[in-house]
Amino acid sequence: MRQHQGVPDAVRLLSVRKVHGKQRGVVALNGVTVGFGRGTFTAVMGPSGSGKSTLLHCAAGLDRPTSGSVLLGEQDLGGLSEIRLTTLRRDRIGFVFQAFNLLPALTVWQNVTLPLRLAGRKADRDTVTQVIDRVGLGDRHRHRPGELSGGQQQRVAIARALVTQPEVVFADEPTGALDTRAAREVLGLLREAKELAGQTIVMVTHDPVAAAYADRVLFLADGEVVGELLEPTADEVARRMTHLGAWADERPQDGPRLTGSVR
Ligand SMILES: Nc1ncnc2c1ncn2[C@@H]1O[C@H](COP(=O)(O)OP(=O)(O)OP(=O)(O)O)[C@@H](O)[C@H]1O
Repeated sequence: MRQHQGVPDAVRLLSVRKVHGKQRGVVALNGVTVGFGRGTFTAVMGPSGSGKSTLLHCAAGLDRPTSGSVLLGEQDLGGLSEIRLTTLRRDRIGFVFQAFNLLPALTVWQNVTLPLRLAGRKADRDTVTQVIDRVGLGDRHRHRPGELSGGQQQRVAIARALVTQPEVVFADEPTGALDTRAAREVLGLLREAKELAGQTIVMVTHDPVAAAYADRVLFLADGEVVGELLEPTADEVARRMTHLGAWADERPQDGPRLTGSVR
């Protein structure tokens, strides 16, 4: 576990076990202990079904572990009611999903400010403008998601995740639906959130090139953390994934999208 100079990790999982279903339960996480330091960017990788999404959902308080605990800073999520958990997620966590999850009837500005409105907070015009400018959509405030490309829509989703200035941003396959160029822009924005604002980023991905934008890659297999890589390169990540058998059953064209050096 990484804990620097008495500063607690942004998120910590302690012996987290998650069994899905009651009768013939599927063990999705089998005693995971891991910390995500403040201001770090971690990619979570592993074969299909290894527990990546379950880990993300438990860490983000979207799902409750069967046993073990999850801490956001010093707050143990275990004892919180659903209402307090919802408030905590809204105030301290940002989410980015593969499918963008924007509201089609709302403009860019309205989508980005939605978390503030839901929290009953006033949207400070300058802050919102800054966040939308930062993702490169300063001239698209009034546009609706349907008028934007996939990459632009994901950039709106990132602005929406950042507008509340959350401590942690969880991203579930944020580049899964994007082409290489749009993916690089999105990954650059996530890395910038870490570098400029000291936010903690935890991203699930299948793509070694995307993982190479992180400071650290965690490898999961069968619900357990089986390794990590610091300062990863796409080649090294792909090599480890191959050893985990991640692509063993897939055709060559489904393999890692190695698109050259990204660092
Ligand atoms: N709601 C659920 N009910 C029953 N089993 C589930 C549920 N959610 C996940 N699982 C099972 O838990 C295991 C881990 O699933 P999880 O979605 O966390 O894996 P993953 O690594 O994210 O997979 P993928 O890369 O395919 O998205 C799998 O065996 C999956 O079938």
